Amino acid sequence: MKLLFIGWLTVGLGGLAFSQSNSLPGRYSIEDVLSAPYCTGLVAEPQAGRIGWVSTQEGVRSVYIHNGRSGQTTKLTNYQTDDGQDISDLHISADGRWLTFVRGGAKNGEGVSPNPTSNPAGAEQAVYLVPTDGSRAPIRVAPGNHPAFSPTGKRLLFAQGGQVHLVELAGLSTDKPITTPSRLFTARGFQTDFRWSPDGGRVLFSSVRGYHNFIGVYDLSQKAITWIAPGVDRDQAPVWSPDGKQVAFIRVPGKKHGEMENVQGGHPFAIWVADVATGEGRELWHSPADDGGFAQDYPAEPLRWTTTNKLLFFSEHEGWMHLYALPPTGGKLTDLTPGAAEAEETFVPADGRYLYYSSNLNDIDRRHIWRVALTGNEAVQPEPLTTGTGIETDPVVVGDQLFYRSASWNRSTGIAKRRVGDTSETLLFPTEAAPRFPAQALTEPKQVIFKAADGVEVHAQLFLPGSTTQISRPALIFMHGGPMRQMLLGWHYRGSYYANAYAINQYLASQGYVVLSVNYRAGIGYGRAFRRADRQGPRGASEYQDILAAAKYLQSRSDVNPLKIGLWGGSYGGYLTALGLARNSDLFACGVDIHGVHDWAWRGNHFSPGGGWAIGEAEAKVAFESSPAFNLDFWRSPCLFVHADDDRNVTFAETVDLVQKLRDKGVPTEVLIFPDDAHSFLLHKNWVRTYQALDGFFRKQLMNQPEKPLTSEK
Ligand SMILES: CSCC[C@H](NC=O)C(=O)N[C@@H](CO)C(=O)O
Repeated sequence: MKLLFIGWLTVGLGGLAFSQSNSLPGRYSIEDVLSAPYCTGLVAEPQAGRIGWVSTQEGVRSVYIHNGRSGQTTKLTNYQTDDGQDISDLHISADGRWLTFVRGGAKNGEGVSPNPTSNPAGAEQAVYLVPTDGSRAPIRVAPGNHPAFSPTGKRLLFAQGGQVHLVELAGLSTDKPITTPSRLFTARGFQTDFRWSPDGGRVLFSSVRGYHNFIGVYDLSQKAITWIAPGVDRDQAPVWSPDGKQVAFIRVPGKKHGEMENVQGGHPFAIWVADVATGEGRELWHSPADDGGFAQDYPAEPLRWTTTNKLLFFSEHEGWMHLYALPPTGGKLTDLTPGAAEAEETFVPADGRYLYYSSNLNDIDRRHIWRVALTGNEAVQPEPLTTGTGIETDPVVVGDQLFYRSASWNRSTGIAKRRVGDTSETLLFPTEAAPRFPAQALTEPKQVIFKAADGVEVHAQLFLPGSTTQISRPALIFMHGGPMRQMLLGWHYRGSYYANAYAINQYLASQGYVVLSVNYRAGIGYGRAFRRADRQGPRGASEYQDILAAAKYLQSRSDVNPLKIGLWGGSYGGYLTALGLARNSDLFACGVDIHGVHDWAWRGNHFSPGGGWAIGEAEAKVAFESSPAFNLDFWRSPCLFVHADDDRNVTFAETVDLVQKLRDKGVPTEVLIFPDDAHSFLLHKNWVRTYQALDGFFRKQLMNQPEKPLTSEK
């Protein structure tokens, strides 16, 4: 099966504005604005001159590969339906002949993968291999995840049940292109973070063992494991030195009795190097304070050892997420990404001469691509490679071409390229706009900044209806989830969850609402202090001040009817929606709460120890008082609740409990429930159903209009 695209669109600064004949301003549907392909998972194999990505369009997920030398783009899969099976973790072999990917969702604690279509046969997560010439359909290797090609591309490792497995790749022409998978070795604990040695003879891995992690090296010829500087810590993110004689890793203190994960907290961390032959290690650098945690969890590659012999790692010890360079012998630490901004995705070509990274430097509510030189002693001077009103992330370099994920305020995330240093981009994929996508009917969001009652500065994006008549309109406040997220002045880059949310805020503006998307404290993009704001969430809901300030901003606008302000959001945004209706039904006329948290104290006892926010006995009282469940006596405004019952991030019981209690109190509630789908809905049709229900609910509550009939399910 081969589907070749040869062609692209060249655009100037500011991103591409697809021309559309069939969209009049403000007249498009939810399905229309969600109809564009959305690209994720961009990977490169520069040695082979190839890049790969996943395109998801109306729930149909496809894998593509582009040959930078021939200019040919090939579709490698032929999945045809909105099947709810995610595709992730793409890798291309060094010889460019194979691409591997993972299909399906990870197993939960009960060993069950998400099965959003309620397939009676169940669902799985499996590793696939596909030849990059498109000569045959993907080969299912085995159940598992975390695939990793050997340096020659002739072997593939993957994880199954926390153990390391191996397949040998034969020639493409043979009728048996891969061997039967076999377990490479057995070790106690849960093995992860696999890394082949440069010579392909050894495998570096992390062995997760509860209170502690070890770093191990498995030697394929000796069939033996060497443990690296075993201690009482949680060693992680191991990487090889270019010569394969040393490894580096991040050391985080081991767990104490009763210690619980706290996504909003931090912990100290250190950078270690060790000799593989002896397993002896030493500390090169340690953080001044609790600067770790998010710096290891959020970046895709928290630690690197470049071929120019520099260790690169993320840290927030100077108040922002920056990438630092450290000699492997210790010594001077260099901030590679200076400025009041966050560094996010990074790429270092094999020659190790430059760091390419995405950041909101000098444009705090967008993302652009930057680079800095890694060689020589010149002062670090970030060089902007992309600018303007687009959103560019995930840089990879093949030859002299920079490839990246590119979006704008009226274009969903595609794959673009430009010669390094050029000011115009070439949109590689998609090569044409989705027929129903209403690019010309969208509104460019405006940056709005206001202050909360305690003086904290809050950024927001304002979506105004097309009509310029200044009438008293209903308004909606959108709150993202996480909460370690940031909505931007353009299509969101972090998965369908936020790309859809951005699209729906566009749609709601087209329906006549004034829409304000609020980047409340506890989010990212504005420095560590903002993200780790005091008394947030279960410790006092300090971020709620930002939602009140957003309401105050909207009330100050002459085009907003202050009696018709609604709330909506998912997950942490669902929590804040429910909190607003519970505490201030006088301010907020209604809300749509998509899988929100409603009782922090309950979550602390019933969802992973401490609820992910380290909610213990000592926090129980303030956690409950920071929850919507605490203020039910004051809740009056109607609310639509949406939740899928195989939610592994926010327990479905949170909605069951709250809706039952609100019904007991006569509060108007509506529910839309998806059996067997997960937290971030895996089925596109469930997102469409959610937004149709949201549209109808707000139409009824804020515009006194009847709900539109739902479109028939596909
Ligand atoms: C205690 S609230 C949990 C919120 C949830 N976090 C992790 O799963 C969440 O907001 N998840 C998504 C949004 O779906 C996210 O952006 O992390």
